[in-house]
Amino acid sequence: MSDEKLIGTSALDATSMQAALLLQGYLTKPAGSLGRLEELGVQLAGIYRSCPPPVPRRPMVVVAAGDHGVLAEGVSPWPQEVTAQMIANFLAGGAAINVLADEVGAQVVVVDCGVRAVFEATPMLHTVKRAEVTGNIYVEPAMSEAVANALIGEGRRFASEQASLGVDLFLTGDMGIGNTTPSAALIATVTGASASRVTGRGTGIDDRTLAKKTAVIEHVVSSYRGDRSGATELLSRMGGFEHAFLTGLILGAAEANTPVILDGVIAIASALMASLESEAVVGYLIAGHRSVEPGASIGLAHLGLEPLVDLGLRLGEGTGATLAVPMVRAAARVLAEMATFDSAGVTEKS
Ligand SMILES: O=C(O)c1ccc[n+]([C@@H]2O[C@H](COP(=O)([O-])O)[C@@H](O)[C@H]2O)c1
Ligand SMILES: Cc1cc2nc[nH]c2cc1C
Repeated sequence: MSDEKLIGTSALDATSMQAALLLQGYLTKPAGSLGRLEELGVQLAGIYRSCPPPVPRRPMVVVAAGDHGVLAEGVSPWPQEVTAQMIANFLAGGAAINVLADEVGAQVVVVDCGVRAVFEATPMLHTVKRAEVTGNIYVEPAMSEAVANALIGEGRRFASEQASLGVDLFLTGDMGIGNTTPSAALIATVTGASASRVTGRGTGIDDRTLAKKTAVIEHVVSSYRGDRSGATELLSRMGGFEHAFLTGLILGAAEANTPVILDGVIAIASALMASLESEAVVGYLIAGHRSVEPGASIGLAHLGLEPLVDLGLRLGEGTGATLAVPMVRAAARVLAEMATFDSAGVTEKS
């Protein structure tokens, strides 16, 4: 694991969850009629250790970016430099994530986890780079275990610092041309699903590229002889720098009793890594949306998570996670603001 001692993730607070469950029954609605919003409210009470839970007002999208050596195998039609160019676009405010984050009042931070470019320092950019590109996982490890651990540690520290500065909801975002390949490999290795089931079209690849990508993932997964239950070893063999950072971010957020809305397949692969380190972390996760990438659904099922939104998105950046923010806020507000049968003088069912 990472270079510091784990504080450890606590289980969700059972007392607050019990109180929220009871309260849902007193509010002026037939029991269960707000469906999954009710479950989400109970989960938030457990995470924030309070009933009603606070309404998250300071969400942050953490767009973790990295470059990928496996691009040399022809797994994506886009050139590596698009990762750096999109970072410049994020910093200039022109990407989809800037628009959608603004829509829900979320701050965007870009993290250079290992991109082949130099960026001018700005308050929106956080740099944790140890190398400019991962090894080509078809033929070599992605990174050393020391680098994987260092990036996990950076993610944990970042979440802890931001939570202490008032961030009350984290959203995972990512940018990295080629990163659906390591995501699929990680998901296949942990869940046992075949390469053909987890491999998808990423940014939108043709049938020939899909066949090549599937073969690369199949080779990476089948040649892995290491521990399938240790995040560091898995990340070092077949991960991306952004996966390592997001793994730490998720662990750090849970340690700070702060929920995390997951975006797509990159976030889900990272959440699987975090869950290997701490099973309790899963209680802090909210699946924002169902990405088109097939590995995303396989990873979510393995984690036991059901996404809130399903709009056919496959962009990444954190876009799908932002769409779930109004639902998370709504779930907390219901518990805080609805009248009870008693207070509103509404007769309960006989
Ligand atoms: O979030 C997802 O599920 C997702 C699905 C497909 C593509 N992406 C994004 O597209 C890039 C990776 O796609 P690819 O085809 O180059 O592996 C990377 O920048 C991701 O953010 C993201
Ligand atoms: C243009 C572009 C934008 C992206 N955003 C996340 N992944 C991306 C991949 C591409 C190619």
